[in-house]
Amino acid sequence: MTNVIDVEGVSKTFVLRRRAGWMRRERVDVHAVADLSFTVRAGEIVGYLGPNGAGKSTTIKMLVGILTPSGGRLRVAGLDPSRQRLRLSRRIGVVFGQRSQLWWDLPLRDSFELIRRIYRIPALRYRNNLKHFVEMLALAPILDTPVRQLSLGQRMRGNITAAFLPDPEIVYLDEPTIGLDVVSKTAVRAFLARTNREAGTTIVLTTHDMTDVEQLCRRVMVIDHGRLAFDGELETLRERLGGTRTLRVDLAEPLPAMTVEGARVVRVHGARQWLELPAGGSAAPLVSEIAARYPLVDLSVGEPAIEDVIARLYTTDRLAPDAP
Ligand SMILES: Nc1ncnc2c1ncn2[C@@H]1O[C@H](COP(=O)(O)OP(=O)(O)OP(=O)(O)O)[C@@H](O)[C@H]1O
Repeated sequence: MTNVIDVEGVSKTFVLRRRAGWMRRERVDVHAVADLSFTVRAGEIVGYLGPNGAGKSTTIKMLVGILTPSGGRLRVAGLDPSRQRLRLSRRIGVVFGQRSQLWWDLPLRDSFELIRRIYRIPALRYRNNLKHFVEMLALAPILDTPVRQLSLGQRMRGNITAAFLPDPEIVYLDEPTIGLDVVSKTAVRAFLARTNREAGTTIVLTTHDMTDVEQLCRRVMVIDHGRLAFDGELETLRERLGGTRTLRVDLAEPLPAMTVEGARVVRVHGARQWLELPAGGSAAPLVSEIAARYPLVDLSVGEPAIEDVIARLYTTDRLAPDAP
């Protein structure tokens, strides 16, 4: 598959002038993004994660063409975003917090109609897309409501529809589920997964919601202090940083703590015992050993929560030495 995003040694430095005493100002360089390199292939969904101020928005703004990099090379859909921003804008969709493509005073339906004209979406395609999106995002009851009267979740669903209506090749979404109720969150995630699968839309998602990440992104990139701290499969991240997994074992009768290789019992309650084992690698040998030596009735393996994994990544630099 071809790369739709190509980022090579890109940096962005903001120069600030700060007052330093009476009549004097000093120059402060903020390295928002430093020597960033990655590629995204057509049809991928990538989670772009990082703590506040890590450089996520700055990266996306450069990919969209709103900001010009201070150094490095950037290609999106074969174009140079800051130089060919207008041409690029026809091929990408953006769902970004404050920026909305919807007209505040118009009903949703009219905003969509205007987008159809601006993007010159062929009538049949527009009708099909709209029908599909209205269904998946449950927009029917609010199509005739002015945007200003919509709730946060309704407006987000409207924004997402607006971004996807022209069938863009790439869509950037910034916190698409923040502040939404459970029903809206589920609808938004299902919509993104399905559109990616069926239309092959490339999706770059920044979010602090780990359920978004777990349900949508096989690949995650983690940025910290403007640098890529991790780029790979979510599972790899979990294995490297996950610490421990828990194995819950139900035996036929209460027994003293089991002794098995590669794990240790951390709790015993009646016939149930909990073992802790390293997150990476297979639990199969351990399970066979238990089954062979103890009256095993049932067991379940608990994976480390991805929240914990990412939190550890932000608070330690354990990945730094062998980050790609
Ligand atoms: N226009 C600007 N002028 C000066 N500094 C800026 C500007 N925009 C961003 N920065 C700084 O660059 C760094 C990266 O900011 P950025 O907004 O990209 O982070 P972020 O990862 O998107 O954070 P958040 O999760 O809070 O949205 C921060 O230190 C921020 O203060």
